[in-house]
Amino acid sequence: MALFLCLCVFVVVGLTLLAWQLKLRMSTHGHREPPCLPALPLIGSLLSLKSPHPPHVLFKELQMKYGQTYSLMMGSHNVIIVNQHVHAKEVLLKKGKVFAGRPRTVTTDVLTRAGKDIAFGDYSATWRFHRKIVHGALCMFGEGSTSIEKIICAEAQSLCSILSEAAAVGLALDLSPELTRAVTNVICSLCFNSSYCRGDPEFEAMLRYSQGIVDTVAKDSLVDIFPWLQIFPNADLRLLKRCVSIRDKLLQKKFDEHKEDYSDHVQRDLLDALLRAKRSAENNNTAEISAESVGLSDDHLLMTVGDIFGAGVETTTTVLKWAITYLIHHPQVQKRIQDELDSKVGGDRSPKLNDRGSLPYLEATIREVLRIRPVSPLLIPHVALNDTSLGDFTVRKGTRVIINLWSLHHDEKEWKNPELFDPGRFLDNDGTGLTIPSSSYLPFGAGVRVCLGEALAKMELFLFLSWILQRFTLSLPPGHTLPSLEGKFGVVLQPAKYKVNATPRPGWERQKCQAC
Ligand code: HEM
Repeated sequence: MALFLCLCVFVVVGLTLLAWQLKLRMSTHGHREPPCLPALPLIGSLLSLKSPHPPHVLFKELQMKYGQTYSLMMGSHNVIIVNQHVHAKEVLLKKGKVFAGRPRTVTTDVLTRAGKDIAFGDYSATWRFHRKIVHGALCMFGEGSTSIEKIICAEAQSLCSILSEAAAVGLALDLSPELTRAVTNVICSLCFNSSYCRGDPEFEAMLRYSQGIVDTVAKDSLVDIFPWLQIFPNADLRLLKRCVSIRDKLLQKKFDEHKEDYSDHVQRDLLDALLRAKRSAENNNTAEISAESVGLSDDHLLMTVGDIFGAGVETTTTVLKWAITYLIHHPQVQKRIQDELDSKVGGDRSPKLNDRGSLPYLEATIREVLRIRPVSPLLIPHVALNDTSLGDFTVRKGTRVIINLWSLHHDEKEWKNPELFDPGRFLDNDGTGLTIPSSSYLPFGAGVRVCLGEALAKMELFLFLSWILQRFTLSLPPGHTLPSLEGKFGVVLQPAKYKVNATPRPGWERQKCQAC
């Protein structure tokens, strides 16, 4: 009897979902639905997504069969995959506001107190106001202001001292932890006006919980596709909650300290800037929207800082690691950057932000790294907030949209030899000016959801790389094989682990150790 009942429930649920899918496929207003991968009731298209390749590569391959824009079912969610720049720009720019939603999942709810941050917050008046004040606060530290430059240069100096120490004793280093520390310290200084020395217990705790969060979020948990699985014990979700609670305690401590000695006249860091923006909006009765009227709470500010750590550390560190990996593979590119540095900056001073204009080959190399190995190959999923269309296809409200940046950056119609690492493609015909040769290039996304840290990330990439390459030549220790360029897909696309020798360049053999 019980078996019969279960069978009935299964058949009814199955038929309902099939009917629903059929409805989804039917056209409205003369538009058609995107081609869809086969889907079964409950599990959706999971069976068609079994592949030895990571999702961005699989989604690129599936274009051959389904076209550049197609859809699939993730459990009960309809997901459109976009593999070409015209549709990507329609989603991000032309209809940016319609596609500005974000999916809510079990994981993101734990991470962001149910979407009270920027990256996973749904598009709303609160979100718009929130993003505006964070953007304003970040701009105060942005280009033109010397403080962010000073913060990054202090960390670059400290990183170079560590490389010098290692070189002095002939030690090859895995640069990953050192780069993570340097980039984390930039974000700590920016957010809390504090930086940490190697081995500081609070800093080590921060690195541990961040890694815990990255590892669990990367697992692409089944509870996010089937939220009802939460009723079962789930080790990953438990670990995530533990790491988030450690993060939140630390954020709360910093937040309380800032509120205690906050002054309207001194702005030490981003947290002060956010507090000031929120207070002035609260006090400004004439403003059309104020912090109170849009419900911007302390939680929102705390989650913003959480976002800046979450979105700002792993991404920038990973791009630096990819840059170094490609320079090791292409010593002639490394040499050309060093020649440019020698002739434009020299050896008597360190590179500064305003050298960027005179170092086009270094800038072109950074652009090429961001193209060939986009750290966030699927961006963050977008959600259609209303019924709409994409090209000739109908899109229903609630549909998730994944922009496959990997396909855009490796589109053979847009890029000559897309797998070839060639910084020269970003230089003009004289080789002296910068250009973007294709519209199929969106390393930071675009439109209302464009990366909030783009300017900061570009400053960090430029300063860290120019400081290192001015002082050192990076190479593999003798007998080591070249690291793989394939990358491991997770929260970001990670290069392989390997060790490098940082050999001081002539004139830089005796650097003073300034690492703390
Ligand atoms: C090289 C380093 C970085 C790369 C390649 C990168 C790339 C991206 C991409 C592709 C997106 C998704 C856009 C979309 O969904 O349409 C994004 C979003 C975001 N990034 Fe970055 N990012 C980097 C560094 C940073 C830094 C340093 C910060 C912090 C200051 C940051 C903060 C954010 C935030 C808050 C969002 C969410 C924006 C929103 O949903 O409105 N990112 N980033």
